[in-house]
Amino acid sequence: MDLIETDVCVIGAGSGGLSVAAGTAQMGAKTVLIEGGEMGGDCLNYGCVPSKALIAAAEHAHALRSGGPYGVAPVEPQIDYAAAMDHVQAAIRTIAPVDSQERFEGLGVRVIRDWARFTSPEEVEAGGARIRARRFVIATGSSPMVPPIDGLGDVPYLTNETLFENRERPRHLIVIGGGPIGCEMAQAHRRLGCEVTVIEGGAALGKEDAEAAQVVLARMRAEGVKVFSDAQAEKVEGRAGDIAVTAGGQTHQGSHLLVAVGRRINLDRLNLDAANVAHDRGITVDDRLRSTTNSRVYAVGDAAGGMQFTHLAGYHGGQVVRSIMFGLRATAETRHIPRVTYTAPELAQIGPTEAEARQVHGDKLEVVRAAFDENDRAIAAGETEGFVKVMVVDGYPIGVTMVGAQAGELIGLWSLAISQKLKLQAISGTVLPYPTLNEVSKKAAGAYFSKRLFDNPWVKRAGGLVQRVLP
Ligand SMILES: Cc1cc2nc3c(=O)[nH]c(=O)nc-3n(C[C@H](O)[C@H](O)[C@H](O)COP(=O)(O)OP(=O)(O)OC[C@H]3O[C@@H](n4cnc5c(N)ncnc54)[C@H](O)[C@@H]3O)c2cc1C
Ligand SMILES: NC(=O)c1ccc[n+]([C@@H]2O[C@H](COP(=O)([O-])OP(=O)(O)OC[C@H]3O[C@@H](n4cnc5c(N)ncnc54)[C@H](O)[C@@H]3O)[C@@H](O)[C@H]2O)c1
Repeated sequence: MDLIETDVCVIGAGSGGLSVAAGTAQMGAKTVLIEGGEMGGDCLNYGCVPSKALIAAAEHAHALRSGGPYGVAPVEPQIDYAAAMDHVQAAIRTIAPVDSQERFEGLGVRVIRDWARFTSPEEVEAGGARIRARRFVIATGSSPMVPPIDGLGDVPYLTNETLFENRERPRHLIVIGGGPIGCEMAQAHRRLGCEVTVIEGGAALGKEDAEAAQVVLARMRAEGVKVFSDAQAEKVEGRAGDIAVTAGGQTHQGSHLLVAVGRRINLDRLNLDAANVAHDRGITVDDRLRSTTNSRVYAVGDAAGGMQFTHLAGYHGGQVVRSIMFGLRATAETRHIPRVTYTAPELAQIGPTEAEARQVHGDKLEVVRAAFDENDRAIAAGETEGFVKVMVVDGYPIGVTMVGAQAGELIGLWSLAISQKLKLQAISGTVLPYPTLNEVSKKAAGAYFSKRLFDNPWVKRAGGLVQRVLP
């Protein structure tokens, strides 16, 4: 068996692993990248890209049905589900070269296409070779969790790994799990003409600000998605095309089943005991993403056991590259990491929700807000659902909840403010073009100052005095 000696060995070629490999190789470190499945990982092949492409198809269908208020006669669109999936696959194919083996080999990375397993704290085996590295980066991501629901093993079901290969439009899609995957795919399928039932064991979008989640859920229901909360799926029966799910004392009938109940971190194949790498839900890491038990090992992205987002995996990658290449103490923070659920309306969050911030900051917390129905562009576009709520401590925004049209784009302004530790004044003092949805953020920031300025008798008195002395 060949022995490859290298500076860095990255396991997993998804968002996190690719960021590390591109960084270390281009900065001169000998880098080996091992991928057992598809280059690009979950995001490209089974996650963000296909789900957002399907959502785009669904938006087109929805637009055709909803022109009435604008004087455009609504029509029921003819949906070619297989063609919508062709669009999904075309989006993947278009992006794939950026994540490809060829591109990474062009950057000087040695790519091995196999599943890696540790044989000792400093060696893994893959592709018929032993790879000994100064640093390992575990970037193995996660897979759909299959819950222990009675009968689930005996019926055909979809997960995010198979959904986008399905070319037959579900007559009635039952979705178990009302998290981001469940809600995004439920609404997209409803818009593509399917009946859809979501079965959620707790609260749908339960990790989000409850008030914002309600805005999304109300819209989903108005569009015809049936959402059942506090309905833990207990039993699944049936066969292809005829599925029954029992949850919360009710039985729901459908033609197809999507299981979206969370993720399991991909650690099984790694033989972590041989590497002396402690793990729980993910790899046990310190604030620099370093294994607490084997200092040559880092973990990034989903494998690090925290939040699960592509941009977080990319950020982790950047921090680990700084640490490996320059020995910098690059910690991985979460206070400035945004997340977006791409339902309509979109729900975006950065930092703590109001309830979370209240627990930490108590009376020091001030919450300012503005509504989309006060924003001229939203009114002009007829998209007035939603609000922005900003959690402020000592004049600094520490958290933002935004639900409304394009909230995922609009939250970027707050990502900048929070990551750069800007005061609220930076937003209220920025001149934004009129009319734009972004002005909703400026309005919320302005609310913080307007009550200090305009509701303050001392300011009024001083203003009056100054007027009397000025020429
Ligand atoms: C349906 C869906 C929609 C999503 N939408 C979004 C979104 O809109 N925005 C967002 O930010 N996030 C989204 N996510 C989450 C996002 O996809 C993940 O957080 C991200 O892909 C994590 O990147 P990663 O590099 O940690 O892991 P992954 O992308 O999962 O990559 C890990 C790679 O490691 C490989 N691997 C595993 N074990 C081994 C081994 N032993 N040896 C070699 N290779 C191995 C796997 O084959 C895989 O290719 C979505 C997820 C899903 C499922
Ligand atoms: N837009 C995005 O950024 C985006 C989109 C999709 C997924 N993701 C990532 O992928 C991760 C996984 O998403 P997810 O939606 O699968 O997981 P999730 O953990 O966020 O939600 C799963 C839901 O399933 C419910 N559930 C679990 N078992 C159940 C049962 N037996 N019956 C009924 N309900 C049950 C849970 O209560 C929970 O609400 C997310 O946390 C997120 O990080 C991100």
